[in-house]
Amino acid sequence: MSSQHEVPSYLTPSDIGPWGVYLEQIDRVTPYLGTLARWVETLKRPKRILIVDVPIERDDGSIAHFEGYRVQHNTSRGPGKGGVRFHQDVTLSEVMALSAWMTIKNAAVNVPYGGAKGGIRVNPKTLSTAELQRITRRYTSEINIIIGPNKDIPAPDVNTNEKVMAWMMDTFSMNQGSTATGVVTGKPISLGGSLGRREATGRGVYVVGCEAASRRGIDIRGARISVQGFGNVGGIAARLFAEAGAKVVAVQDHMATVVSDSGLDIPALEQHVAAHGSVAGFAGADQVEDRARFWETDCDILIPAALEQQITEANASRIRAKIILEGANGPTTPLADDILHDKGVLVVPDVIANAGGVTVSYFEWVQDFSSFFWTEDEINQRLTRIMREAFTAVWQLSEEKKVSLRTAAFIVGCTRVLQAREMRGLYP
Ligand SMILES: NC(=O)C1=CN([C@@H]2O[C@H](COP(=O)(O)OP(=O)(O)OC[C@H]3O[C@@H](n4cnc5c(N)ncnc54)[C@H](O)[C@@H]3O)[C@@H](O)[C@H]2O)C=CC1
Ligand SMILES: O=C(O)CCC(=O)C(=O)O
Repeated sequence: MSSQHEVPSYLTPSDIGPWGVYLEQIDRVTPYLGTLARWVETLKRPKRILIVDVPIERDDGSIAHFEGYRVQHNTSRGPGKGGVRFHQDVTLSEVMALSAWMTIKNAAVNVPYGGAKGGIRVNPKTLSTAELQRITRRYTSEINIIIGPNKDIPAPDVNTNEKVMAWMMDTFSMNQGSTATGVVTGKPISLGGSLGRREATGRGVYVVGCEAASRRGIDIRGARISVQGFGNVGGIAARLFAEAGAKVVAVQDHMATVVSDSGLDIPALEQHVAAHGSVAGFAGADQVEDRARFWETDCDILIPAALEQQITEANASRIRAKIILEGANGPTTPLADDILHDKGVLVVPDVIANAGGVTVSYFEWVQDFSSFFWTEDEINQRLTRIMREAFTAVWQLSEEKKVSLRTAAFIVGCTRVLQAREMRGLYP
């Protein structure tokens, strides 16, 4: 990948990683952008990158330093918007790619945001709650200057949650001297959070999954589902599919793979994960030692809902699913995309499949501004409508142009962003 794309001077060629995947996706969509293609370089360069040192005092009195990032990829259509990830493998390339996918996603579902993402290179499982709070607050202070309800609005991502958002909101508010609930979304309900936000990404995956299944003649009742990642996104998606009568036959997380041909008991698995931090050791299933075999599961729908670049040319040909719903951001590499396309597997891309989270984040932000809160039914109905409409528009475009759903979603997203860019102009 690195040889085909210009590597920014602040990335080493070996570190281009997910950013290289994103650049390849932009190259693939460029021929469909017509005259807007003259603006496409805008999408290949993040608008603003902030790298911060995050020092904290550990509980034992020692001082530890961590690397933190906030990347604002594009703000042509509105303030930056996107989650914050705490993970030991976070890199600048990864945060750049995640921020860019937010730009495309927010435009594809037409919420009035640009794209941004943040992260800290830390394994939060090695921190105490007090240390986690200190690192969150210090990181927020360091990026304080570029975030805000009208500038850039963080939200949860891998290993961050309502509690982390509450600390971020409080730190930002302390620094500016007044409470600003709209600076982050995914907050606790009692602090201006929205009903339905916690479940929103998984619910969106479920809604587009039903749309895709009906177009492929698959009945959700009895459909076989496998899920990688049993956190916020994968766990909720699994629960909703199971409630609709599907059989979740395999789940893989960072520690283990559990399978059951008759379908896993999802509420019991959720309880097990809440108690033990992983699906490992779940009594109601068989455990598969060889992790790579997860990709060979006999299933109708596969939901990668963990990290990037999980489906590669090494495993794509072994996938037996008819539909892939990308709950995770960037789970499929471009070469794997080609293999899946040749096999006739329908891939519903991340920028549509997992857009339910940011859609309800948008609802949360609107509710915070008006200090008037909607019912859960209202949220879920609006979410379902937006997800269905976005999926249908992308589906129709893909049929019309004879392109993959990913290319169609990128055509919709890039067109909206570049039209805004062009209308705003470059002067002075
Ligand atoms: N939380 C949200 O609202 C949204 C999240 N996403 C994306 O969904 C994905 C998952 O995010 P969340 O569910 O929020 O994170 P989470 O932290 O709640 O859960 C992550 C899950 O992935 C598993 N995992 C981690 N490393 C793994 C590995 N190497 N192999 C298999 N499983 C692994 C973990 O064990 C855990 O079950 C990420 O790609 C994220 O960017 C996308 C849209 C919104
Ligand atoms: O809710 C949000 O603002 C962003 C969620 C997110 O990080 C994502 O869609 O990848």
